[in-house]
Amino acid sequence: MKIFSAQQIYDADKFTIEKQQISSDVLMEQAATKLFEWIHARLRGTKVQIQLFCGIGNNGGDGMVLARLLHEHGYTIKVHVVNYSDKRSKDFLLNLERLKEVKVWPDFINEDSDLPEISPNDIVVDAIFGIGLNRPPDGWVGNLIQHINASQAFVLSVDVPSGLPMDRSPWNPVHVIEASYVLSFQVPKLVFFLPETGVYVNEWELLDIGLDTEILDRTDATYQLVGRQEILPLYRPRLKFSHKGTYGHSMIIGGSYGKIGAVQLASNACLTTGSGLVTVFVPECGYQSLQSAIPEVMVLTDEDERNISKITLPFVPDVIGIGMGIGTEEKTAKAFGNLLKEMKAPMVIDADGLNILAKNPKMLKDIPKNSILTPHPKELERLLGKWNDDFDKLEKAKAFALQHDVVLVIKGAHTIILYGDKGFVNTTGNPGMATAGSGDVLTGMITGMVAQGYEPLHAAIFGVYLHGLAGDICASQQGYEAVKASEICKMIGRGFMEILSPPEVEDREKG
Ligand SMILES: NC(=O)C1=CN([C@@H]2O[C@H](COP(=O)(O)OP(=O)(O)OC[C@H]3O[C@@H](n4cnc5c(N)ncnc54)[C@H](OP(=O)(O)O)[C@@H]3O)[C@@H](O)[C@H]2O)[C@@H](O)CC1
Ligand SMILES: Nc1ncnc2c1ncn2[C@@H]1O[C@H](COP(=O)(O)OP(=O)(O)O)[C@@H](O)[C@H]1O
Ligand SMILES: [K+]
Repeated sequence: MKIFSAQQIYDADKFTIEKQQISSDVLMEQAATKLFEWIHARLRGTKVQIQLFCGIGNNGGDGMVLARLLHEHGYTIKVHVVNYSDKRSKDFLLNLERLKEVKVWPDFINEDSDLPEISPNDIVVDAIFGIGLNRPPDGWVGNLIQHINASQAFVLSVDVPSGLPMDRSPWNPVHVIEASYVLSFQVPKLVFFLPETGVYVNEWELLDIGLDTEILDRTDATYQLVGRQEILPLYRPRLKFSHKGTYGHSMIIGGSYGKIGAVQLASNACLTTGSGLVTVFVPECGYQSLQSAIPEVMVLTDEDERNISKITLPFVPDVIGIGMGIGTEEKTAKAFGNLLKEMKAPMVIDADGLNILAKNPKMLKDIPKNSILTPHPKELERLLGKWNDDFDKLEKAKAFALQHDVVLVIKGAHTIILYGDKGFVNTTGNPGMATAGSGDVLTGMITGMVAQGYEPLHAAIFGVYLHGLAGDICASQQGYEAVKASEICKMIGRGFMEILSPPEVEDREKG
């Protein structure tokens, strides 16, 4: 699903109004009706007090329409206009009048007003600012936002949490609504998925407000949200008359004394994801444990007992997953540097493989074509240097991926895969996966997908989605805390089956 910028949303808005020959207040009525229906379906007339805080732009206009519809259906409401500017939008004013016509008179909150009392039992509708926020809210508006956040009431944000800008991190982190739930119009917003801004969103849902499908289809979005719908077409079915050679030979290179488990996890994940053959290359000390832990995996060893020092491969694998537990010893870095120079097979580079690259940036030019890098935030920072905020991070990361012609997988709660000038935001996964070795499993999985012939970008997108899904299945069976990397690996097969079977799983794809 496409993620639109604020400008693209305004353009779609304008296009819809022109093509469908409707006036802008009709679109606002449609949007607010969807809000109303959502609330009404859940409250069914419950006698709870709903306090609506409405700005003076179109987000506030949505709030005005919603207030009227709630009032007409007998709900107990209090409407506050947050009067932060004289420049009231046309449709706000129109709907303020329509609200007065049904005899609801909002109170106006100005700089000098007392803050209204909010009970923890109230429902707050946050319609102060929408996607039009373009500068810091005034201090008093920020105070009101803090007051709402402190109320412990359920806060339902209209379109976006107020105070959250769409293209940067907030000016003041406490002057943003901490929404309990966001009902967002038509398309997801990038801020929902970034660590600095996603924290304000909690849960979100999209409402189809009827923006014209023609413009939705033809708008070229930089970022896409990846759900089951996007994954299914990428799937490459196993062929009846195939053999293990059909599905590629993967090489997993990594490990050091005390960190052989990382290779075990990655190679097991690689096999379980469907790689035809898997060979690992580890320091001598890893031989016994690997041979006994995973009988399906072939083991080659370095001449060094504890660290990788010289990588000699007796065959050319289809893909190499490298870096997990490998350490950053000088001899290891040198061996990795030589491998990069000699090897043409695409690589999936993770963990200390990335740390070695960050310390030796000259090696970057030797990364084979079609390779994939999978940094967590700290490894990414070592590669890119510091960034100002999440948006700056994405710009720097995109430039890096373009410059080195790699697929860059930025791991996190919503892993983002960057390639060329496009980004793909993953929707699966859960905090249970913040556990040792889950990244090693991911590297193995992506390696296994490349081995089977998935294009590198597709291998990364599919692998990340499947990894998160396997983690979600684990969490649904035993809770977040007990999720372990090896268990994620066990659920890869179930993950495939959920992707392929009809979607009772669609719920996992919500915020
Ligand atoms: N297609 C859709 O999705 C539809 C969207 N709709 C709704 O419209 C919403 C967007 O509405 P909007 O453009 O009027 O902007 P909104 O966020 O209400 O802000 C109001 C104005 O405030 C100003 N301003 C900015 N920052 C400020 C600050 N810190 N302190 C003070 N003032 C500040 C700035 O104006 P400026 O002063 O810069 O001229 C800005 O324009 C959207 O989120 C959705 O709810 C639906 O109605 C229908 C279809
Ligand atoms: N809070 C979270 N929500 C969803 N996924 C997460 C979360 N925390 C971590 N993950 C996922 O778990 C993996 C952790 O990778 P990494 O940090 O490299 O772990 P390790 O080095 O222990 O293997 C990544 O794929 C990341 O996306
Ligand atoms: K809002």
